[in-house]
Amino acid sequence: MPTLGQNQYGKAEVRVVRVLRDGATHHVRDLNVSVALSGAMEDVHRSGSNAAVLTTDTAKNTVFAFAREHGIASPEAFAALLARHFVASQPTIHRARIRVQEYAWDRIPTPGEGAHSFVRAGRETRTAQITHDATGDAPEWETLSGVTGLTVMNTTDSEFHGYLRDRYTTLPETRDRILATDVTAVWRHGAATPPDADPAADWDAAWASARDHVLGAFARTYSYSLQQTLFRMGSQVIENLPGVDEIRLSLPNKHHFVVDLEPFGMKNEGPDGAVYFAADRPYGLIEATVLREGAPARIPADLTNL
Ligand SMILES: O=c1[nH]c(=O)c2[nH]c(=O)[nH]c2[nH]1
Repeated sequence: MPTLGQNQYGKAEVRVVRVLRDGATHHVRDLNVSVALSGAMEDVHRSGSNAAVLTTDTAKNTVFAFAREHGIASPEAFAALLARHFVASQPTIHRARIRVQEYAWDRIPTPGEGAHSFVRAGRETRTAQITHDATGDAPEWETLSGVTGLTVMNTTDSEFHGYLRDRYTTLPETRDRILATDVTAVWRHGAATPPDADPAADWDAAWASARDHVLGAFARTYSYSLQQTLFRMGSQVIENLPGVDEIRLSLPNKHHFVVDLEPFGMKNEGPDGAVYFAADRPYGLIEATVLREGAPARIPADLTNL
């Protein structure tokens, strides 16, 4: 008889917006929450008995009810609260993985009027994934934070040369190029304590600090490859955030090619700059994990769904 392998179920992409009113000043948290539950689910797959199943509809309702009742202190703390609830409240549920994407809103300045107008801040998305596992087969808590869609560019201080050559190599060496990428990064917090345990822990500040170090390393590294820049970005986070044990970065190399303007009698490039063609595909894809010495590597190689 076939056996049932890894399985999980839940509600994906629950879009919840929490508005907190502080008089005329409003605060918003805009999340996309995905719940994945696992446990004693043999029967529902084999016999059609739903007795062990907390419905995905209930999972969705719980997200909304928790946002109302507990508020959203941070993506990490909110996800931990949900994960703890699903595992603690249902004997058939042994593991909960909560993924959160947060969309940032900036205030539209309206001096002297109410502070309730916002503009979406770019394409950047904050991410978090909390896994609470009561099976004993995995760490009881795992906390990942991250960012996607963080688009950055250096218009100089990037060279690329000295690489392998074979009969198919045509790439010209460059001593000065544009280096641009859309950063996807996921970092793992080493602490065994869940993010909702300490109300004083500032997860927003920790996230902002990691982001700042990623950006600072990108801007300050004189780069001989995107690989070298990636390692500096990861190292800065590991060196400056003592709670972070591991970070994985996925960096598309958004190629910018100097346009050949010779046919028009123009010299493109010089001390006054140049015109580039921004190619959208194909792109180089540079990915690596940077670890604190001795820390285990737990972040999956493929970050696309995190
Ligand atoms: O920073 C780079 N790393 C590479 O591995 C690579 N390969 C390539 O064609 N261009 C680049 N740039």
